[in-house]
Amino acid sequence: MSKGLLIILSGPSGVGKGTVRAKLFEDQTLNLAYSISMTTRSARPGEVDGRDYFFVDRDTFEKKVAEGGLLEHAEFVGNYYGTPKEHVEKLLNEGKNVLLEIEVQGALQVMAKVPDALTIFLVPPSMEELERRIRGRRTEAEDIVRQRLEKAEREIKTKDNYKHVVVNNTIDQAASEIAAIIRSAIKKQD
Ligand SMILES: Nc1ncnc2c1ncn2[C@@H]1O[C@H](COP(=O)(O)OP(=O)(O)OP(=O)(O)O)[C@@H](O)[C@H]1O
Ligand SMILES: Nc1nc2c(ncn2[C@@H]2O[C@H](COP(=O)(O)O)[C@@H](O)[C@H]2O)c(=O)[nH]1
Repeated sequence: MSKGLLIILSGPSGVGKGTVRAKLFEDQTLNLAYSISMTTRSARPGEVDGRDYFFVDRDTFEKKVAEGGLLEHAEFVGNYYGTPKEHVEKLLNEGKNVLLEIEVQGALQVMAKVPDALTIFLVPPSMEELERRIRGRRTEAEDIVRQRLEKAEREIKTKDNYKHVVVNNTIDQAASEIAAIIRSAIKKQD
C-alpha cells in the first residue's frame, strides 16, 4: 500500500478552514483523515476533547514537546497548539491522506520537514469579510478577536510560501477547488 499524502490547510483565524474542511470530509473518495491537534486553549461550548482537539494544560504540552512527540508546534494568541506526530505517521502509513489544519508558524515547520507536503492557504475575499466571519462566530472575547485580526494581516503576507492559494468566497466553491487540488496531487503521487 502506498503512503498517504500530507496536506496542510492554513490561513488566518476565522477564514473558514474548519468549515471548508467539514465539507471536504463529506467526500469519501478523497480518503481523508484529520489530524487532531493538542492545545492549551480552553474548549469552546460544543467542542469535544479527543474529537476537536486534545485539550491539555501547559505542563502536559511542554512535556510532549520535550519528548519530541509533536511534528510542529506554535504559540498562537496566548495558547499552544501542536500536531501529535505518532498519529499522523500511523495514518499516512495506512494510506490515508492526512489533513493538518494549522496556523502559519507550524505550517512553515512542516514544510521544512516534509517538502512534499501539499500546502494550501485559504484567504478571505476581503479583510472586512474576515472580520465579519470571526466576529459572527462569537467564540472569542473582543481583545482576542483584535489580536487574531492583527495576526491575520501578517499571516496573509506569508501566502506565497504555499503551493496553492484558494479564496474562500463560498464554502462549496472553496471545498470544490481544494478537492480538485488534492485529486491532482494524488494522481501525481501514483
Ligand atoms: N465561505 C463562507 N462564507 C460565509 N461564512 C463562512 C464561510 N466559510 C466559513 N464561514 C463562517 O466563518 C466563521 C469562521 O469559520 P471557521 O470557524 O471555519 O474558521 P477557521 O478558519 O477554522 O477559524 P480558526 O482558525 O479560528 O479555527 C464561521 O462562523 C463559519 O460559519
Ligand atoms: N501550529 C498549529 N496551529 C494549529 C494547530 N491546531 C490548530 N491550529 C491553528 O490555531 C489557530 C487558532 O485555532 P482556534 O481553534 O483556537 O481558533 C487556527 O489558525 C488553527 O488552525 C496545530 O496543531 N498546530
